[in-house]
Amino acid sequence: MPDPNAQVTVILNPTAGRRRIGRVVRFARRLQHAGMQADIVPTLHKGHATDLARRAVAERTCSHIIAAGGDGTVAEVAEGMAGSDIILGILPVGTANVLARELRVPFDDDRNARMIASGVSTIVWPGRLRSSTGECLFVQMVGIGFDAHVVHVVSARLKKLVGRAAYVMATLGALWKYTFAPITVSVDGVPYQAASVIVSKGALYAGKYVLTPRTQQTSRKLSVVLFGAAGIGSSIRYGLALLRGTLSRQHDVRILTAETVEIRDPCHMPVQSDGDARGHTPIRIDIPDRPLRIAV
Ligand SMILES: Nc1ncnc2c1ncn2[C@@H]1O[C@H](COP(=O)(O)OP(=O)(O)OP(=O)(O)O)[C@@H](O)[C@H]1O
Repeated sequence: MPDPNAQVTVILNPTAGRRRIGRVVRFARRLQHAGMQADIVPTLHKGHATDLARRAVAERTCSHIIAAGGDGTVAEVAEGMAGSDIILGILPVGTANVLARELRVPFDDDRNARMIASGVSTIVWPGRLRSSTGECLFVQMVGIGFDAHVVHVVSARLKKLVGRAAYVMATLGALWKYTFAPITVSVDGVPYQAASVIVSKGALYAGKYVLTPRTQQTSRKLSVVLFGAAGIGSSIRYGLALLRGTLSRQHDVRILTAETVEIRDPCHMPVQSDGDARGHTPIRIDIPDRPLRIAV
């Protein structure tokens, strides 16, 4: 049963996805119909969702904090909620919304509001990334090399206009321009070589595409996907295999399970987490001390 005094803070990234602010307002009304008091607080700049979530946790007035945005917004809200028992809800109004798909958060807002009001939640372990831009949590994945280069160069304007197609266009451009360099990856202390690397908490990538056969969201583990080959031909082959769900069966793709991943060499490789640029290598990835509670 919903608590009649339940307060919900909805942290809205007004720049996420195609800016469907009306949908967020209707969602807040649905939460109210379901018996919860919902306040919408829009972010004003990058990183603001973390400050807003931290403030909502410190005030201890709400039972849930809802991240209304994509994976980047969920990660920023998670950062501000670190160590709290408040439940994190997701309103998937971003571009790819990979974590919401992974956890099967309803994309039907009515069902989502009722599910949040019912108070159900599950434990999810995020990952922690240290890179040249500092330390942050991630909820889905970190990319080093080719896919991070695409995230660094994708046009924000095009993303607003055409959504995920902007990444396809940026990838096609990057195929000709990106210079591959061999990456040395330390996976729980054991060195491996790869042309590109994705470290993932989830099984999905770029929406609904299967990156690894196994999700690690409810465990304190990371999946480490090592792409062995460099160059245009191999990148196209990996892309097609991702679309077909056969990436893990490629002869030169290796998937490991780990608790820590470090990349020191080479320096200055591009890094992304949850679809946002995060500077460059060297990096260290591990699991923080406390999990999140996410409404599902
Ligand atoms: N008010 C704001 N102005 C500019 N940038 C913002 C603002 N609020 C948040 N951001 C930034 O917007 C970026 C993108 O957000 P988010 O990832 O949620 O949306 P998306 O990229 O559309 O979705 P997805 O990650 O699911 O593809 C994040 O890096 C976040 O820091």
